[in-house]
This record gives sequence, structure tokens and C-alpha cells, in this order.
Amino acid sequence: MTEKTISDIGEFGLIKLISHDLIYRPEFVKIGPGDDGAVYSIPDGFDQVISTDTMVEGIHFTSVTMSAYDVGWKLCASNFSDMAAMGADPIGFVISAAFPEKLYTSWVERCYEGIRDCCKEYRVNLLGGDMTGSVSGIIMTGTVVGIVPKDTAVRRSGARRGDVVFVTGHPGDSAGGLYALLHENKEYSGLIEKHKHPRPQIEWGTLLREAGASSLNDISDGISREVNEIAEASGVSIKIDKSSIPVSAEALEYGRKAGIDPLSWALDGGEDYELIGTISKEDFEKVKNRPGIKEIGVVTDKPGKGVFLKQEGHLELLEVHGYDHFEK
Ligand SMILES: Nc1ncnc2c1ncn2[C@@H]1O[C@H](COP(=O)(O)OP(=O)(O)OP(=O)(O)O)[C@@H](O)[C@H]1O
Ligand SMILES: Cc1ncc(C[n+]2csc(CCOP(=O)(O)O)c2C)c(N)n1
Ligand SMILES: [Mg+2]
Repeated sequence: MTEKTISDIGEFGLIKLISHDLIYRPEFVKIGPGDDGAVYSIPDGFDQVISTDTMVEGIHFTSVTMSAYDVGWKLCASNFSDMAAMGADPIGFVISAAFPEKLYTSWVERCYEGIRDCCKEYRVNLLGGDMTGSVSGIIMTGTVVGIVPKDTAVRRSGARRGDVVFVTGHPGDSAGGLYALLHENKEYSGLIEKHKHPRPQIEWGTLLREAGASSLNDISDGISREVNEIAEASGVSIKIDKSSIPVSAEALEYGRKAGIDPLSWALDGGEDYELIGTISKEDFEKVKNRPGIKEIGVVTDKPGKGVFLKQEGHLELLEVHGYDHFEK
């Protein structure tokens, strides 16, 4: 028997197929999926945070770089990561999907396995969505709602002179993984795993908010863009020490073999979904000994606002070369 496509079962058959195991935090749900809208509640003393992010076939993934499961996982991870970057806890998620009619139903089922696994792990309710046809590939948009104690959301604009600049994890791994996937190199499985299954840093976002982080941003477009966004929003200069950027051993090794400086993956690659931000020296003491965080620079009062990269004793302007959807 040939495999079923979504046009064989129709829009409502498809919705039925994926509509199970959607709620992982029932305490916040008043009316769940299945009605015209879902109704959720939030506890007293919290603000709500909302953000949205899209995955487009041919732009964010191809059948070579990501499986259906991976697309589902990463759609959730990239959305939840924006909650981490606000110091918030994601609680609810909706998905708008546009699918070509020839897509196999099994693709959609596996994609929703990835979605379910990520929602389950981070305890986020899948509150509903929308399905339409597409004449040019798969497009999936997620919208996430999170909660944060009132008036404590961490902005990009709070960096102050003297603050430490920190980063979590190993930025550059995702771009290294993408390079490996596009060059059919399966050896660097750790990097590939980071590209396919990034982990939104919700715990770090909460810890850093509680510790007093003055600014936060998640690394979706590369350190060079994210840190410049913080400098601009905060009206400060930032100095980054190039040698302290925590590139992983695997990225270093693969970069050496491929003849690529892995720091360019960290600075300009993106999709790491790690956190970058600033915090006072005193507050950094509270978190600096935990594994997975690294001081990489300082907020300065250098005139001429911008970001400077220190290497071998001299400073150069850190220009933004991160991912830009519309750059030629
Ligand atoms: N189409 C749009 N309409 C209104 N506001 C937008 C639109 N696209 C982006 N923005 C806003 O511009 C700001 C920057 O958007 P951007 O997409 O760069 O967010 P990000 O978190 O830096 O990146 P990512 O998309 O990777 O999460 C956000 O506050 C976002 O809400
Ligand atoms: C096949 C393929 N080619 C290139 C890339 C790289 N890429 C695409 S979008 C993006 C930035 C984040 O997106 P957004 O800003 O929309 O959140 C990056 C780094 C990829 N993932 N797959
Ligand atoms: Mg973001």
C-alpha cells in the first residue's frame, strides 16, 4: 500500500491525527484545544510574555539537514528560547502550519512527536493552532506565552558600565553542525545534535533573572548580532575577549580539519539558542561557579558606542555578520 498523504485524510482528519497528548500543565488551562480559542489562566503576581518564531522549508531546514521530528523539536525550542531570554517560563504554545498537499501524514505525525517531546520536557501546553495548504513547502509558525514574576522580565537594555558579559554553553556548535550536515560529514555528531536539537536555556534564564542579570538575549543569529543588540539597546560599549569565547573541543577539531575558524561559527553562525547577557560583578559571583557559564567580556565606557573584540592585545570593531534573512 502506498503511504497516505495529507490530501488523502483532509484538513480535519489531519487535525484529529495530531490532537492527542497536548496538555502538560493542566493547572493553567481553563478551555483546552478543540474550541475556537483556548482559555488559560496565569497565577497572581506574574506578567505574561509573548513571542513568535517561524520555520520555513528551504530557509531553516531541508530534508537533508532535519527530519520531521527535528523540525517539530526546533520549532518549539526556538520559541521557548525567547522566553528564556526574558527570564520567563513558557506555559502555552500555538502552532500555525502550512503544508503542501502531497506531504505524507507520517511526516506530520513525526513532526508532532518532536513538538510533543519538547512541550513535555519544558512543560508547555499545546493549546491549539491552525492548518492551511501551501504551494511552496512547509511553513510552521509557533507562538509561545510565558510567565515571569511581575516587573522582573529581563530586557536587552539594562547593561551598565562595569558589568560582566557572559555566555552559556558552546556557541558555534549549531553552525558547525549545519556545516557538517551540508558536507555530508557524520563524524561530528555532537555538533549535528546541537543543530537539530537545540535546548532552550529556560533554567539559565530563570537563574540569571533571579541573580540580577541586567540584560539577556538568546543566540539565534550569532554572538556578533546579539551582543550588538544589547550594546545598542543599552546605549553602552562592550568589549569581548576573543580568546575567552567557549568554543567546544569538537568545533575546534572540526574547524581545524575543515580549514574554518570555529570562532566565526560562534560569532556569525546562530541557532545556538544559548544565552548571552550582562550582570554586575557582585551578582555574577552567585552563578559563575555553575557549569555552563563563561565570562567573555565587560561593559565599558569607551566613547563611540559599539562592540569591540580584543585579540592579541589590540581592539577591533565587532561588526555584525550574523544571519540576515534579506541580506544579498
Ligand atoms: N513582522 C513583525 N511585526 C512586528 N514586530 C516584529 C516583526 N518581526 C519582528 N518584530 C519585532 O522585532 C524585534 C526583533 O525581532 P527578531 O525576530 O529579531 O527577534 P529575535 O528574538 O532577536 O530573533 P528570533 O526571530 O531569532 O527569535 C522583536 O521585538 C519582534 O517582536
Ligand atoms: C538549510 C539551512 N540553511 C541555512 C541555515 C541557517 N539559518 C537559517 S535561519 C537562521 C537564523 C535563525 O532564524 P530566525 O532569525 O528566523 O529565528 C540560520 C542561522 C539553516 N538552519 N538551514
Ligand atoms: Mg530572541
